[in-house]
Amino acid sequence: MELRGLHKRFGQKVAVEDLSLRVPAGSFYGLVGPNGAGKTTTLSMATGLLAPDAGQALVHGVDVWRDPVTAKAMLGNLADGVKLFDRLTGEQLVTYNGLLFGIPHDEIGRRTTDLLALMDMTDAAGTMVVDYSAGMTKKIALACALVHAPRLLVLDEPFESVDPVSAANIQDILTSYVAGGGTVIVSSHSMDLVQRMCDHVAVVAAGRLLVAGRVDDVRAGQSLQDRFVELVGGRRHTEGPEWLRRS
Ligand SMILES: Nc1ncnc2c1ncn2[C@@H]1O[C@H](COP(=O)(O)OP(=O)(O)OP(=O)(O)O)[C@@H](O)[C@H]1O
Repeated sequence: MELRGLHKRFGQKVAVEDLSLRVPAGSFYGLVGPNGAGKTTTLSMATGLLAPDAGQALVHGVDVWRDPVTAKAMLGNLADGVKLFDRLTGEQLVTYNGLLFGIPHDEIGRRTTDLLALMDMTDAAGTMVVDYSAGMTKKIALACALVHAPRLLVLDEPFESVDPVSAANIQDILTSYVAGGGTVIVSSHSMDLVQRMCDHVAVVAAGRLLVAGRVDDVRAGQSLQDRFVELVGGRRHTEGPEWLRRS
């Protein structure tokens, strides 16, 4: 995936400013940044969910905004805060997503069964998504993103609210997906996870790209956590207000 000069403004607020990034095919790419840095806005523009004010997003050379049907066929997207059709059961929702991509019905059935098992969701297959917990909702959305076997996965905070066992299983799935030639872009607040899982990382703050490259080059001998704090600043080393320490 290549992002060229992406720009987005909400009223007076510049959420993303002239952001360019090249994600090599076959890489496991982390996108990190403080709250409000512009990660979700960037990924939404990159995946065809939010129109950029300027710039381009290309998936394997196809412009996401000029040729969305071709680009989206190659793209699996787990977006943050997008409403699902939650009156469907988990099984129906994954099936529906498979149908949207024109996969034959028998094949969708097989893939849905596999994905529900991978997500440890087989027992909840017949439950409506509206009745799922936050973590279960995240996992079924991830299953929907995978059902058409995309070449590129864009995952906004995929591990948020997900239990540790499911998170480890999802990490294994993503690692073998990359080993098989797929590309993953994942936004996360967990530096530890990004350092362990990703081979590349980009750090954004206040809508701008601060640094991008191989994880080992970016962290330059430090932990990614320490390097991140050094890059974005804002660490206060404070004991908090006096009234709170006395309570
Ligand atoms: N629809 C919107 N309308 C107005 N402002 C918005 C909108 N979406 C995002 N913003 C603003 O754009 C900036 C970037 O937000 P964004 O959600 O992309 O950040 P983020 O890096 O994903 O944050 P977090 O880590 O907290 O999820 C923030 O200042 C946010 O308030």
